[in-house]
Amino acid sequence: MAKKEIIDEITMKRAITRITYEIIERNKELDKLVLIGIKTRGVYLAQRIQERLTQLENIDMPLGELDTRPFRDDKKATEDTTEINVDITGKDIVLVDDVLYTGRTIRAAIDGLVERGRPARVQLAVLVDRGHRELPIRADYVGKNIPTAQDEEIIVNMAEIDGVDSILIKKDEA
Ligand SMILES: O=P(O)(O)OC[C@H]1O[C@H](OP(=O)(O)OP(=O)(O)O)[C@H](O)[C@@H]1O
Ligand SMILES: O=c1cc[nH]c(=O)[nH]1
Repeated sequence: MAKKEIIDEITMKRAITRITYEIIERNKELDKLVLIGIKTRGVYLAQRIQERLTQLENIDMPLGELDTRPFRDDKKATEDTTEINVDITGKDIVLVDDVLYTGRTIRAAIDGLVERGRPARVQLAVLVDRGHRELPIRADYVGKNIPTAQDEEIIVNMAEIDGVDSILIKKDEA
């Protein structure tokens, strides 16, 4: 399997900035918003969106970390490392993840959220939408639409955990 970089650091930064602008434009009550990053890389993305929001709008948006593993239909985990220190009832949630593929992680994330409160609204921001949905789920904010084949893989690297910002596609060599 060959790996090829399809998005570099600068393009990734621009995509995150654009998502942040779109969140500002589409939400009139920014003080009702809570960012919830899906572990692992969704949390770093949410932190970057939070930083841009501070730079652009001078607001400090609450941020939580959601562990979706206990709510997955395939791999059940008993450990739950979720950290949400804000009451989400009545709030507008922006779920943040790196890759949207089948949609099963987001379904689990919604389960994890409603177990903790009753949000007024839930939106979804993803860095990459690679298609192949298995559930009726779509993202409100998409950094990049990257059409893929089923047997390919999208690898998102983030400096905080991977030492570099990049998006790669892993595919069979022809
Ligand atoms: O739409 P889906 O089919 O659910 O796929 C998307 C999820 O897959 C990846 O997580 P993965 O389970 O690979 O774990 P990781 O984040 O620890 O790599 C990615 O971070 C998304 O959360
Ligand atoms: O290609 C994929 C599919 C799911 N999650 C990823 O991170 N990459």
